[in-house]
Amino acid sequence: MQRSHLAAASAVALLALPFAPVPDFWITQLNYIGLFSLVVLGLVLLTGVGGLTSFGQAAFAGVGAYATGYLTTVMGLSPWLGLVAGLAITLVLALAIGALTLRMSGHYLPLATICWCLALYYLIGNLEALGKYDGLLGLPALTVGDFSFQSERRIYGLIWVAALLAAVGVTRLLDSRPGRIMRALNTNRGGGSTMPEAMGASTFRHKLTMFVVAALLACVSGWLYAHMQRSVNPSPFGIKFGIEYLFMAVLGGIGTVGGAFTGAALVKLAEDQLKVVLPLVFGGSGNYEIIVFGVVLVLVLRFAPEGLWPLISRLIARWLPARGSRAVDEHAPRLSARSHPPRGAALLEVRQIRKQFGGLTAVNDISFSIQAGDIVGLIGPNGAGKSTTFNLISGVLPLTSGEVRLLGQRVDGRGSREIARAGLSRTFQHVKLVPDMTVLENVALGCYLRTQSGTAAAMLGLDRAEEMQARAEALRQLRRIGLEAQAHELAGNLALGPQRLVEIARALASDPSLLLLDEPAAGLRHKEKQALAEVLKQLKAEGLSLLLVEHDMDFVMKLTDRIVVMEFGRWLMEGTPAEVQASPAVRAAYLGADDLPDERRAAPKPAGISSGDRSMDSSNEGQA
Ligand SMILES: Nc1ncnc2c1ncn2[C@@H]1O[C@H](COP(=O)(O)OP(=O)(O)OP(=O)(O)O)[C@@H](O)[C@H]1O
Repeated sequence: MQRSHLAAASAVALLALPFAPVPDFWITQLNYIGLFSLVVLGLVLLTGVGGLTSFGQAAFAGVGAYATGYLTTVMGLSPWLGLVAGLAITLVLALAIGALTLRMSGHYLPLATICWCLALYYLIGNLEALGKYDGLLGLPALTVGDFSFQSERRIYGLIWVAALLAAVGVTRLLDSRPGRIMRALNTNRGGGSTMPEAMGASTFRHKLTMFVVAALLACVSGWLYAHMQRSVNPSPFGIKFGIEYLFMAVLGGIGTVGGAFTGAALVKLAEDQLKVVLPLVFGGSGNYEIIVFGVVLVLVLRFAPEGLWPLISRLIARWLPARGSRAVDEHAPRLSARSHPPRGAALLEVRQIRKQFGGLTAVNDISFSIQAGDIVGLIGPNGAGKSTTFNLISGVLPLTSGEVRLLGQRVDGRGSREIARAGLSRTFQHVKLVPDMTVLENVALGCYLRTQSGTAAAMLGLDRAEEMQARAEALRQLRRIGLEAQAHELAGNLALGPQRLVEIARALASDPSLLLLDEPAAGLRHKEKQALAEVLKQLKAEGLSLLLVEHDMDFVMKLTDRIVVMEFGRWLMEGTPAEVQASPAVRAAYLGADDLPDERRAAPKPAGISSGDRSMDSSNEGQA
């Protein structure tokens, strides 16, 4: 038996429960747990995966409940129309609120979610048409044909089908094209927007999608709640519940689907017990359970910050094997490839590019070009402006002036997403892999622009054929760089050398016309550098065009056809490795020289560069 079988058996047992002679109280409790889980699943996606903290999910549940409440009691319409209306209003609201708040960072977003949760609560509590704080009474039971879900045992099936379908949908989403981007966004786990944008994905769009999906799940929960209670009032949709949902997610395991159910169950069951026990202990009535929850939350954050589900999951893993890594069908049809320019054709033209940071000119009218099939190195001492030039070409920074053309097309002024679309792919000086994704999944991220499936297709499982193609492509690229054997390992478990190779495979998966490598040898040990050099030599032999920013001279000298040297933001020279090596100006730039002008001699020698480690003399190979 595997874990997936256990999950399926648990789901069947759960759905069969109302047919067993269990007490009604159990059913009531499980109904609430199912309803809470629906909301918390949204938080798993939004907060756990995407790193976007929201205290406002209860308000979206309120929209679902009040939309159906108003349409069914005041207008006499069907509850199913109430669901459609609720989803439509939630969609519009989530798009509007998300567009306004999701560009905020740090503590501003959680504060904004508190604000709109409070605003919505007081709005529904003050509207005459919605019954003010008394709410609306007499909602009809849900019906399908002649079958009515009027009893708690009956609506139980509906609630749990919705919760389990949502769990399947979110699980599928996380294992898909948009899901990989969403998992790469979480700044709390070292992610961010730079890498996904460089892969061609709109990070804002993915954040908005997570926000909308989470809001729609909360809306469905509110709709079911309203027809279970047959009445609605504002109290379950206020900020207290917004905080409680977040508490459930954190307690259960905020980044995991299992955590949503664990957290919802624990909080609901504990709350009921504490409501009975605590007044006996403290005497008199009161909301003492809130105090206990506060203490428990602090303890969980201190001693099990990932929540309880990962602990439970590890226990289960002891006696049940984990799900095997999904097989990769290598015979899946290949993803579409772009047509690359013939060897020698103009590929990249950099004309007089300049970047000023206030009074500092970091890049001062630099020009150079790359033809298809060229391997060009960009070198210079620390602070010469190499990384800034790299960022100007790849669209991470806007130019102050100048022009960049890729395949004849002007790309300056465009963001890195559009430049990636035009055929440029890159790696990062500080490796940007998603550590809790497998090596294969990380490389599949690079296929983003070559695939199309969106969120709905992923949640419905309609993207599987394309996923197979993306995975097969990722495996091919891993084989190309010699890391096929590590395909199913977690990327975070690899050493720096293989991680840099995985970044190259990810960039190759986008089928680029030009590959930009940002200090690929930085921090690598001798053997890792050799392995990297072998891979780059092979790519060079395959005719790939490369621009390499690198400190390690030996590495650059042996790989490149031409080298552009920068110093103090200016173009110093361009030539073959031999010409650069022989140039006194370059030697002076790196090592200092007796005949340097006074102001240059006065400048501190760039850190880490000495004749012993970053020498221009290639006989020092392996010392760097
Ligand atoms: N965002 C920024 N704001 C202000 N100054 C910056 C910024 N980025 C870079 N600089 C400055 O621009 C100059 C060039 O920096 P850059 O990082 O491009 O050099 P580099 O050649 O890549 O150096 P290194 O080899 O140390 O990475 C430096 O003086 C740096 O301090």
